[in-house]
Amino acid sequence: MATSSPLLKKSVKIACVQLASGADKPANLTHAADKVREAASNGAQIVVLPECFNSPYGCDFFPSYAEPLLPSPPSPEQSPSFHALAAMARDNGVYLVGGSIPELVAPDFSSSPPFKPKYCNTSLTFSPAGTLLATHRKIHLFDIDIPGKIKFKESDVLSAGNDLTIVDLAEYGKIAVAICYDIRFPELAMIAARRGCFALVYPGAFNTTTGPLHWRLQGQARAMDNQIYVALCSPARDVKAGYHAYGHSLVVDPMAQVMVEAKEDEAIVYADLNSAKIEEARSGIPLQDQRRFDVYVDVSKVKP
Ligand SMILES: NC(=O)CCC(=O)C(=O)O
Repeated sequence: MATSSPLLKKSVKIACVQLASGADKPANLTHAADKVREAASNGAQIVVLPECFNSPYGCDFFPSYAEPLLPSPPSPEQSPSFHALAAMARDNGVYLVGGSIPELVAPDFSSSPPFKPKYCNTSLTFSPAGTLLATHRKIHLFDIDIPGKIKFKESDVLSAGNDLTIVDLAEYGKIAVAICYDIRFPELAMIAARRGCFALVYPGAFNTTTGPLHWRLQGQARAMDNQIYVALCSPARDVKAGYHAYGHSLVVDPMAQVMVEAKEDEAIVYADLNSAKIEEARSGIPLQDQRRFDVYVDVSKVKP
């Protein structure tokens, strides 16, 4: 087997901040900043926040909490969350996967009127210098209907993103960022892994119906199939909110073992990621040398 450079160039500590957020956006931003500081002071070099960390999660809330993000940089008045996240990364010298926030997308003025505002569920990743490294717009919108349990239709309000997001964390290597329901589509994970990512990072907000069934399983499945790390970061559960997030933020290793998992309350979970674990998984079970692209398509080659 040809030797190749490691996917993870040096060991790194990741922290998932299972944040308790409420309706007050400035308070949510301040609280997130406190928790990112806490994670960094405990040695985390990559910090992850949950989906919709600056607002309650729900279709009724997306438009009123939305901020314009692109073309960047927006002004602090237009996009307080963008600037708060940049400062959290810079002040603590960490890579920050800034959960997600509702984004107000500028209308396409080249189309015909009326120009309707468009909203996306968008994740921003910042470097330790506070520079924006990547923007991921949730590709698969959360539209489900389980009678008597949960009905949710993000597509009533949100538009989907169209791009896979791979972020180069210079000294460590590459990660993929996707949001919550995106995890149910293994193609994304497969493509990212085959393009050299050492971890898949999903800010998410599963619910109390599908969470107990699928949250951990999805994390383990993506890790097992791709033999890399997976981190899932949820909001803390708030039983007074309209949407009850499952919680249980976790990190899974390349052999699909759960390294650490929160309960439902606010918490920060930490995991040390190293290259040896990826190599051990891949040399013991060498899937990468056994794929049969003469029988089926290599999805990582399909779209640039
Ligand atoms: N916010 C989401 O995308 C929720 C996804 C979810 O709960 C699921 O079951 O999938």
